[in-house]
Amino acid sequence: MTEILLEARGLEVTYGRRTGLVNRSPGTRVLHGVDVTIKKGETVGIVGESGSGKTTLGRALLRLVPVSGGSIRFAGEDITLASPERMRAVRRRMQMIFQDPMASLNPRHTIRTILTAPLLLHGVAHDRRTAEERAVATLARVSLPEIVLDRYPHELSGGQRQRIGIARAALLKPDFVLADEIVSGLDVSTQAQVLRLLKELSREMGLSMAFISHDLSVIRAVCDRVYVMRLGEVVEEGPCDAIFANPRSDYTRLLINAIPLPDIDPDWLTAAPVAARNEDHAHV
Ligand SMILES: Nc1ncnc2c1ncn2[C@@H]1O[C@H](COP(=O)(O)OP(=O)(O)OP(=O)(O)O)[C@@H](O)[C@H]1O
Repeated sequence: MTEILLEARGLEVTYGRRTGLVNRSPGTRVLHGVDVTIKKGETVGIVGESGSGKTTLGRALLRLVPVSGGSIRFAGEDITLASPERMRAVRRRMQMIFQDPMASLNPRHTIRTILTAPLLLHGVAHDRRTAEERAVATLARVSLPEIVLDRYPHELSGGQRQRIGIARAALLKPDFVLADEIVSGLDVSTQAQVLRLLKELSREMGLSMAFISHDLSVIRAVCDRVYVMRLGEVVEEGPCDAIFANPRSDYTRLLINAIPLPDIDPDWLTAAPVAARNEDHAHV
């Protein structure tokens, strides 16, 4: 049986809760007892309409938003109440790729700093030279040339920026990556390249991933299993193929019918290597 990497039980998140004597507020609960299990090497999709709680769930799994109920276990450790110091160590193994790399990559830093700083910060590399060697190797792995190191985020194309987002997450050799709507700002062919790269990396590194998207064609292209969310609850969960072929809930059926599916052809993702297709270099 494949080992479980990340497990949440009865997860609750309440925004705006204040417990002060003067300024009290019960807040608004937006996650209502969610159970999620992610095995080693598995890519799990989280799908649902806008406001259903996908991002909140993803962030709660990484303890990036305060959890008001339930528990989270990561790599056998209960991290529900882990101290900030402990979480800093755990986070090296849990990385996140954001929707908008323009917002998540510091615009005043070169790609060199963006990629080497986390290696030095987490003590993965002990000196600049080692950090830079590792950054260059990771750049090559995401099919970007070394000259990108001296560029700023705004000097790259959207697809290149998202490759940097992936490189930054992969650098620290994490066990788990949360990818939140990472291709929604890209055109369809760039989306397919980025997804293919992520799929290759997850296979090579034995990564577990949670892949948040409102786009079911993206989920179908990359995920093994899917959780369907509505109003802060999981309404359906199961293997991707089964959910698409035979959705149990009306809500999932509506989501499937509402979204044009053929956008990303799953065969495209298993065709020629990304490097052979990557014409992005022309912009560098
Ligand atoms: N920081 C916050 N403070 C208060 N309420 C919030 C906060 N972040 C999200 N919410 C609310 O929590 C609910 C779930 O939001 P969340 O962003 O998790 O949904 P989502 O499914 O990811 O939506 P989208 O697809 O639009 O990004 C929404 O009702 C939202 O308004």
